[in-house]
Amino acid sequence: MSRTWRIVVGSDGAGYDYKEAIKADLEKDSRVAEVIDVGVDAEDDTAYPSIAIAAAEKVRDNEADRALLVCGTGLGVAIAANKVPGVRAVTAHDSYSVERSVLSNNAQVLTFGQRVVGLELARRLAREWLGYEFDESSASAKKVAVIEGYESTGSCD
Ligand SMILES: O=C(CO)[C@H](O)COP(=O)(O)O
Repeated sequence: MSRTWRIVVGSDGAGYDYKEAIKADLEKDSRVAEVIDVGVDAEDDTAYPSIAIAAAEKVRDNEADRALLVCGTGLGVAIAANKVPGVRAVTAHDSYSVERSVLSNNAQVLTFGQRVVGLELARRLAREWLGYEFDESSASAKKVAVIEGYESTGSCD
């Protein structure tokens, strides 16, 4: 059996509808062991940085394997999530980038822009995303290690 994922989902108000739709898909997917929703709720106007950082902290703390975040563009939630040490977040609205975000970059966080990408494409991309797993023995691992090294030492050497 392929591995299963614990996934945290989150959005601001501008990404709420997609977050709810993708959350429902994830909850039905046999590759998903757990879905943790960090908000927002329907009437909640919490801004995107707080939600994205709360989600990324769950990845950092190993309470979740991955996060899927949605805002208007996908950009703000990615920027905010990337501020949490150890977290690599990308905005990707095409199939190839979603694949490479995992296989090249070992990104744990995928973000979508509800105002940018169609819902059915976003749902398809989320399904595809679950099928990828980073290979620690791949050539890409050394490159990701440079990022991690810079984060911990402040140097690329
Ligand atoms: O897309 C967003 C941030 O990247 C967010 O949903 C809207 O932010 P705003 O343009 O600052 O309202």
